[in-house]
Amino acid sequence: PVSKKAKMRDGGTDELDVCQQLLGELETHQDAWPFLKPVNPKSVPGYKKVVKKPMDLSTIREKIANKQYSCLESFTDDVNLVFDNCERFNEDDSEIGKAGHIMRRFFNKRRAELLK
Ligand SMILES: Cc1nnc(-c2cnn(C)c2N)n1CCCn1ccnc1
Repeated sequence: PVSKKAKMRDGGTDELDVCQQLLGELETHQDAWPFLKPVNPKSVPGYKKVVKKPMDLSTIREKIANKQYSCLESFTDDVNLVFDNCERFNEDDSEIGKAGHIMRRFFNKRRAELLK
């Protein structure tokens, strides 16, 4: 019988294809600049204490390359972690805070569109 993977790849859009597509769109978004690279805790007082699980788009890119996401859900958890960390550390009306809200709304919209 055709393996699940093989059937999945022929028929529906493979979940990991959706992750790659979404990550590409996040990385190239004009408001992605705060999230492209890990926050350097040495240069940002308080960050290490406040943000327990740092995450950024380059780390997510690496995790995809290392096949560390089993499904769209685990990928989504890390993307949400980026924006949850941002909300914890930044005022909503700050430049970085505003970028986080814009990027989260964009992600949720595109994810829904790609899953239709
Ligand atoms: C993401 C993220 N959340 N907070 C920060 C940050 C870094 N420094 N300060 C004072 C913050 N509130 N970041 C990283 C933003 C990275 N960045 C800043 C300018 N260009 C990139």
